[in-house]
Amino acid sequence: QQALPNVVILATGGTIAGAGASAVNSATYAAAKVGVDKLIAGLPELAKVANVRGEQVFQVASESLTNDNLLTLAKRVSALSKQSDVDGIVITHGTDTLEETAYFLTLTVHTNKPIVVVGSMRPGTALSADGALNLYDAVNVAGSKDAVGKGVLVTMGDNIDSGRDVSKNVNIKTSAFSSQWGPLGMIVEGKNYWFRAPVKRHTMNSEFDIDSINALPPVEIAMGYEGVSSVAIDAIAKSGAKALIHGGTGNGSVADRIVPNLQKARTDGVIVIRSSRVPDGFVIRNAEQPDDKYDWVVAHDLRPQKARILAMVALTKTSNTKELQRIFWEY
Ligand SMILES: NC(=O)CC[C@H](N)C(=O)O
Repeated sequence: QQALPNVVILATGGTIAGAGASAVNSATYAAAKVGVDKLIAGLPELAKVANVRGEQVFQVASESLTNDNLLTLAKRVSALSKQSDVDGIVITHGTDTLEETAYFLTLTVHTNKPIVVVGSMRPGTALSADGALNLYDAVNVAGSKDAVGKGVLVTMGDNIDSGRDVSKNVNIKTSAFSSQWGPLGMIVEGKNYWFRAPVKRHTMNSEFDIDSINALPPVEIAMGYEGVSSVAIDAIAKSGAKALIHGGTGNGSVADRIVPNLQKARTDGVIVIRSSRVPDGFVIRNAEQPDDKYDWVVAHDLRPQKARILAMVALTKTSNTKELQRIFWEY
């Protein structure tokens, strides 16, 4: 229909495409089973709000996605966003790593058009399945003029969150996703209600562009914990990783006995990025550890898995630690 926006759904798998043996299976089921055409056919309400077509990009559970998958998906999103017959793009995705893909697209796809990443916590076969409404919301937001220029968005549980900020904070429950800085808005009965806009650089204002990124460098994560040893850090430093994210305790603190190992990794050429295992809050430069002296970078408010995404993207352009720190403040 001419008056309706054109929205493309790129399907990648996850629980939103899952199926269980019975309606009471809310946790025991197979993810990534239902094809995108069946998902669209099962939700006739979509046709009333957008001209929708689907593409099956992958059919996997999101914990198994690879860097190559990220590149393939982002390049497809970028190509579609340049088509005049596409107004918005929805990506259906498993929820386990949805926050990472959403952030990767935020950093690398140059478009003003709405990109919405969506999943579900229960398969469509379950009682009180949440996928249908989440997908309906995603298509509505992707086709909305008022979502233009707001970057990559996530529609889960009636909220519209920023793809940069949002994380899976609860498992099992449908209230799984939230952002420490709050959602950007809500969507109710197909209408968007906005309350804030992202201030970090994204999409059109990003210095990174997926059209010129063809490989991502290896970046690994080591956790901090009481009793931590240097086993993981030493293995990562020797692995050929270009950067090591330290998911430290508290304010990104580092056990004194492993500081020399991280210093050695840095002298050997590995970028050391100090993040925190604490979900909210942020890491302050030169607090806890003398980052200037050690030539380390701090991850700002990014959790280890989000810091890894930004590090991979940033390292495609620079391995200068001053530049990397600027990038971590700005994105
Ligand atoms: N709720 C989900 O989507 C989780 C299913 C699966 N582990 C995935 O991330 O794809």
